[in-house]
Amino acid sequence: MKLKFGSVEENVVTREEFPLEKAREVLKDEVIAVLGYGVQGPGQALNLKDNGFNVIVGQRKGSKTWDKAIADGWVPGETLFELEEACQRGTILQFLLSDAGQIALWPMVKKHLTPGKALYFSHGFGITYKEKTGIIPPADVDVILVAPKGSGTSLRRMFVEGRGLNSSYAIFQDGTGKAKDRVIALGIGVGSGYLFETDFYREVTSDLTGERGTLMGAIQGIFAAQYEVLRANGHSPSEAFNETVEELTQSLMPLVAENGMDWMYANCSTTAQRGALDWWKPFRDASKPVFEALYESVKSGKEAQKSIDSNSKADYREKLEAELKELRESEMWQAGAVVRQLRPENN
Ligand SMILES: NC(=O)C1=CN([C@@H]2O[C@H](COP(=O)(O)OP(=O)(O)OC[C@H]3O[C@@H](n4cnc5c(N)ncnc54)[C@H](O)[C@@H]3O)[C@@H](O)[C@H]2O)C=CC1
Ligand SMILES: CC(=O)[C@](C)(O)C(=O)O
Ligand SMILES: [Mg+2]
Ligand SMILES: [Mg+2]
Repeated sequence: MKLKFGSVEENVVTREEFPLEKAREVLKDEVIAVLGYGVQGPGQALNLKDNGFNVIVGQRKGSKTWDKAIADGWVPGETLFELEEACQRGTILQFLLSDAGQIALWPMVKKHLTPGKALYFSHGFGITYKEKTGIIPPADVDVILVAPKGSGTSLRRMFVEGRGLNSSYAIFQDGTGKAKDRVIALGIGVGSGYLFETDFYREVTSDLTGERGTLMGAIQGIFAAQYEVLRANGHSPSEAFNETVEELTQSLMPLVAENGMDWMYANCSTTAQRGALDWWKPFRDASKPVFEALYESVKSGKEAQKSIDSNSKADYREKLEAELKELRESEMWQAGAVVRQLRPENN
């Protein structure tokens, strides 16, 4: 249906419009093979299974995530297979290996993309940067995308709570004439809230910007800047952490989520409202050039190249873990660990 977002009209799909029963009908003869069992793999595979679809998982035997898949109820030889066997058996191949991992596996996956099958992504990366990834699908298959706008962990948690994480959807190639029904049915099946339309290029450029920007990169940057200023001016870690992070995640962001920024403001003191209304624009103006540089870096393909280069190395996991450790061991997040322990619900 068409819905207005502000003054702009968009194409969206809701569960009322495309109920689960319809999704099941559309996909009743399909075998959905979820390839990879990292973060999105478990969320999407388990939600699809609980929603009544035929799902199998493809994962490397002997890996830690193979054991995790077994612990989650997937049965070797019945619903859990080596990647190649899953590609053989599946009619819809959900390519949920890491974006860098997809490059190495592509020649094998391609071999099993026989006419009529569908290749499904949760990111526009592999297709948009085909010069870097080599992912060029044959013409007689569907190439579709459902990109949940959040972690696979949240996708699963929200499903279990009876909620839904919003996703975008796109069709890159309609090889069978059934791509539209297939992609919407899968979007509903993985547990999306509502689905909004995009294309592979827009999905990857907005997603790379968002995760580097407000969602993950910028938020840590702004936390660190304020924390450091407070500490440099003699405030304790407890005071600095509460005033920077804990109050935001525990008290104020839930209010923003519920009813918008103005409503959160309205539930704070007039003193706070005066200051926030004065200061949000200087913060916007100071950070906007950084966001513009970030978008340029995404658009030029530089961000994609960096991600491929670093995540294709044999020791990429160890390198990432070392950098996460540095973050975890910073004073701000050490303070955070203590503050979390002290939440009454945690003891
Ligand atoms: N992490 C998330 O919640 C989100 C991820 N996505 C997209 O979903 C897709 C999957 O992402 P994640 O679940 O984060 O992936 P991930 O980084 O957790 O990796 C998934 C699986 O790929 C396997 N893998 C990596 N390299 C491999 C190789 N060379 N050979 C065989 N297996 C290999 C890993 O062992 C793991 O089981 C990506 O396209 C990503 O951009 C989209 C939205 C959110
Ligand atoms: C969770 C999500 O949507 C991200 C941040 O884009 C990702 O994990 O790539
Ligand atoms: Mg994302
Ligand atoms: Mg992403």
